[in-house]
Amino acid sequence: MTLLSSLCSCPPIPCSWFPLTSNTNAFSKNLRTQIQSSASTNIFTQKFDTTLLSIDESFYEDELWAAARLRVRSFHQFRPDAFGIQDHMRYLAEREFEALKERVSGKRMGFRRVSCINASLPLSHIASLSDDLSSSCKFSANGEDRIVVATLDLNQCLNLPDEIVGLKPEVTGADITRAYLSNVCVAEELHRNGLGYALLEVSKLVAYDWGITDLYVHVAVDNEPAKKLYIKSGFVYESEEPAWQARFLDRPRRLLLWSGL
Ligand SMILES: CC(=O)SCCNC(=O)CCNC(=O)[C@H](O)C(C)(C)COP(=O)(O)OP(=O)(O)OC[C@H]1O[C@@H](n2cnc3c(N)ncnc32)[C@H](O)[C@@H]1OP(=O)(O)O
Repeated sequence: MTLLSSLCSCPPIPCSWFPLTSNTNAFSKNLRTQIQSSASTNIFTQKFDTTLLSIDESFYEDELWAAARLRVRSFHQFRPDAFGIQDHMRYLAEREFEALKERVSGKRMGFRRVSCINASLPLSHIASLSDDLSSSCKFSANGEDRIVVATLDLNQCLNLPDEIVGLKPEVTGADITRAYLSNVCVAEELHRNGLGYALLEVSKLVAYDWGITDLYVHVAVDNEPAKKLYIKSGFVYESEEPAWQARFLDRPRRLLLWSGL
């Protein structure tokens, strides 16, 4: 309901959601229905199209590229007139793409399963909004040009490298029912339209479907928009990075937020 009220002044965004994962059997039969009904009741007027994809097919690499480019756009600040900026952005996107492909294909040590969850819109919905977004985050699916407008990773693992470790649930056996969200971002042109909320909601459904009981997210102490988004989405404070560690890693200090599923 909060979602509906936050969107009253904005046109509904009819997105599609594409969880990309290493294992096409990673999602239960009910998941598609759950995502569709949660989306249509809470946020969007049109039905979602949810596709459960295998990364083995090179076809989907196009969408991972688009997600990688959206992440570079969202997590780095560039001066458009800086020398060599296009080359630098391409280099960062290539690095993110290779790392993302490795994670979702299940090759990364210590990760039980990783899914890249994207929201996308048809190119025709975005073209008039931003040339840069249209050209940098475009991919083709079933003969249609689409734009990745929001993305994140859902990581089923005990901990993420260089990050504070969640304490729940206590690990008693081989089962990992803990997961972390990472690389959460929404295209700047579409901020404050409820896409962040929707992305977290879909991620919770996928995590629940995997049997995750405890979902975590790390957020920089000075990232007010993201902190508010997580807290309004039901995450609560669990712990924080010591100042010395943040200094050592040369980055803003992180908070660790938890949500039970
Ligand atoms: C684990 C990690 O990855 S942490 C990194 C998080 N990502 C980033 O910092 C990347 C850059 N930022 C973004 O991509 C976006 O700003 C996000 C993902 C944080 C939010 O996405 P949006 O689609 O704009 O969020 P959405 O519209 O769903 O808003 C949800 C709530 O977040 C909060 N919020 C979002 N943006 C802002 C803002 N600029 N200022 C204050 N609060 C904000 C609000 O509380 C909002 O709810 P309300 O509108 O009911 O008050």
